Amino acid sequence: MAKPPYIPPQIGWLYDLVLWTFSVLVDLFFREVHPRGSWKVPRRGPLIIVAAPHANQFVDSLILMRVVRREIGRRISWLIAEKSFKRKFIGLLSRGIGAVPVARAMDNMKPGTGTIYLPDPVNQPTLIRGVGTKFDGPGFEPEGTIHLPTINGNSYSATIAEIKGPEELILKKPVKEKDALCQLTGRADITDDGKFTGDASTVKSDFQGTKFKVAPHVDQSAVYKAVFGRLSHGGCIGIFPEGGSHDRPELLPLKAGVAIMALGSLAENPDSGLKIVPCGMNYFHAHKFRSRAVVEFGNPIEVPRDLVEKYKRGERREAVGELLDTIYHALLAVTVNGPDYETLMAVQAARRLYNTKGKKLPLPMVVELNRRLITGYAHFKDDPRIVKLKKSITEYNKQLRLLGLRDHQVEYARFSIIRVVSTLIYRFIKLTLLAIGTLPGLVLFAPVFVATRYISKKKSQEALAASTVKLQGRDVMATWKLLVALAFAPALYALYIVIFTYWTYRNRIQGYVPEWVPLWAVVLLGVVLFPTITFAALRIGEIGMDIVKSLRPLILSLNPSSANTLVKLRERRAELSREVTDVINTLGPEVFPDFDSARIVADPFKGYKHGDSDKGVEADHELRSRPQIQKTYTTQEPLPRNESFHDLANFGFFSNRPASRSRSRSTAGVRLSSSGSVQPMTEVDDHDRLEEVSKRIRGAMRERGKERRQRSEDLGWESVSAGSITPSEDGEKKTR
Ligand SMILES: CCCCCCCCCCCCCCCC(=O)SCCNC(=O)CCNC(=O)[C@H](O)C(C)(C)COP(=O)(O)OP(=O)(O)OC[C@H]1O[C@@H](n2cnc3c(N)ncnc32)[C@H](O)[C@@H]1OP(=O)(O)O
Ligand SMILES: O=P(O)(O)OC[C@H](O)CO
Repeated sequence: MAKPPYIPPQIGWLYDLVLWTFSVLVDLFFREVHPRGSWKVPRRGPLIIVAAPHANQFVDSLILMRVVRREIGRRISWLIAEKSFKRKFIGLLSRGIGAVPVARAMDNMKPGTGTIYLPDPVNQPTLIRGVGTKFDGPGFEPEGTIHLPTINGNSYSATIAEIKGPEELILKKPVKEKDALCQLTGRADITDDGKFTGDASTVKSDFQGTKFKVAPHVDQSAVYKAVFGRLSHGGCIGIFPEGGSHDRPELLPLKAGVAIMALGSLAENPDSGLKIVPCGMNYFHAHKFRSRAVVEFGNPIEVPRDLVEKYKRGERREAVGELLDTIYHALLAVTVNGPDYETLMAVQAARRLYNTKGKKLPLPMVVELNRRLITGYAHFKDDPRIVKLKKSITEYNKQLRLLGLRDHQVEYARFSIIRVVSTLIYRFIKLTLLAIGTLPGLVLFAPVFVATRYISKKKSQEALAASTVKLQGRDVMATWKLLVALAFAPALYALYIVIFTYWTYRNRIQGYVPEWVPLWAVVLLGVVLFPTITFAALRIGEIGMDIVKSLRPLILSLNPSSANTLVKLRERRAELSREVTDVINTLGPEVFPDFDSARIVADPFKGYKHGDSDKGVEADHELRSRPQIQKTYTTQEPLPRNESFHDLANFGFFSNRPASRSRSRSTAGVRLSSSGSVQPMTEVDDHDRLEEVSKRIRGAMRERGKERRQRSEDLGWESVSAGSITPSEDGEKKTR
């Protein structure tokens, strides 16, 4: 058995050095990383942060390290796959931040000889038979793992309980999953919940069994010991409980480690005050350069004492299972999980269609609205109205895709020909000017772009081939883009500086550089100039790209036949919008008791108007000042201390959870201090204070609105009634 790797201690300054060095990557790669709810994370005491979905291999941990260090002042001890820990560069960084390596069965899988099948799935669902297998040979042992090939995107693993002979073994748990049963019996007459519709006492007559992989048992005791040690010193453990990165639209089943760590630690030290904080990593195109993310923290979970007692009594499976279930549900509350990609897209579209007045939604609100819609969808997915609506939305999405349009661009169909032509001319001029500004930086950086694209694609294919859970391998792309840029860009820019200096040395850049300028100053100039040009190009290019994306629908509107298609599409959109709003208003209150009071977006067909953000806040305030609504407002979560003013609109009516009984009244409201910081209120029914808070919010929002409009104008965004810069479904800014 291979020796487990050394578990490095966490050294504060080294951790900060690594984080500080790599933080710049987060700023460059993402347009925005928005923390939400970090005020909920305890600043002291033993803590486990459970983060999911793990959609961005090493970038996830970097983002979270940064958010947690900045907002809460804590450092995280990550659980990292031993395979990654053994990699040169990542291993070096992991040691630097004191990560704890864990061996994963999935990284040690080897193909087994022969094939396996389940001879009697109903009466002996744990008995596995082999054909030409050597279960008594190397690699097979009790507690080892048997893994079946991935089918329909699903993978199945089972733990071995006992080896009976070269061709017979017993699993710990009965096989119940449909896909696994199909593979192990060759039968297709199996329902989704694993029941055979025909005679289940036999496998298919000519069935040869399925291929499989096997991995030996991993002894994790050193890992648990290290984790307990850090927790007992009040440390913070970070874990991606899905057990690996993936690019699926839904959470993977959680691994038991997080529950074992919490229960084991509390069994040793019941009064340590250990908390588990769920953290949702919500990306808008995780793998794309300049995309956005919302890192959302949920309420801390305290492990009930009776669960710890249960664990201590030896009822470990039950205790672990119960806690895992709680953690899973806590994660669902901070993440957006769709059953599949198509549903996710349909839900995103429904959100846009519901927000027809174009109110600018802050990013966390977009995430919240998506989450609510998915919850609603899961509840009513078999309702004929929802089935019909989903079909219509999917068709509408398809039509958009065929035309190469975004949903918000359908509005162009309203423009008169004069407006289309003048907008086009204006944007072309603007684009030309921006292109001139971007070009030098773009040319300088182009080799890095090409290399990152090529290598990240290649790496994602490799990761996909080695994985049983990845769909396209997109979860490794951002990591590789960053790693390649990290290695390549400095080398390339050093080369530029050498050329620049040599050119000066040879002929003073065709005589443009005066003789009195020393060569060292030229080197220094290069060091500052080239990265600055590139960075400027990046920022200007971002605006330019938004304009480029806006051109297609304008050009389409010039062609009479496409213009007609656009007009029809716009009518279709309006119709769909009405249908979506209708269905949401009818079914919403059934799932969300606070539906009306917690209205995130004013109903466009019901007279609440959110013309601009200021009005929006006033309307929201009006809603809140009604008695029934005030109740919701005062009993919702307190206003997060760490959220910026444009997110103030998201409290009270933004919360998706009904008032918690267990939450103390003292934290049920918020108070704005004179310095503008937000603190929990002690008296929830204090109307005056609420009024004061509302006034301040309105004032702050007005100021921010002005500021934002000014900034938009400075950046050259055109002003559209509801704010020209609005996050689209993918969180990208869009030009209307
Ligand atoms: C540009 C880039 C810049 C980068 C700059 C930053 C660079 C710096 C990098 C830092 C990077 C950090 C971030 C890395 C992120 C990862 O590397 S993610 C991958 C590694 N992490 C993980 O896997 C964590 C999640 N996994 C777990 O928690 C796993 O449980 C463990 C702890 C690894 C153990 O796994 P395992 O040995 O396979 O055991 P497992 O099957 O989970 O079962 C454990 C026990 O629970 C029981 N059990 C299982 N399921 C259940 C259940 N549902 N109910 C009850 N009991 C259960 C089992 O029966 C078993 O019982 P025993 O047989 O032991 O009695
Ligand atoms: O092999 P992956 O893609 O699950 O990545 C594991 C890494 O340690 C980061 O999660």
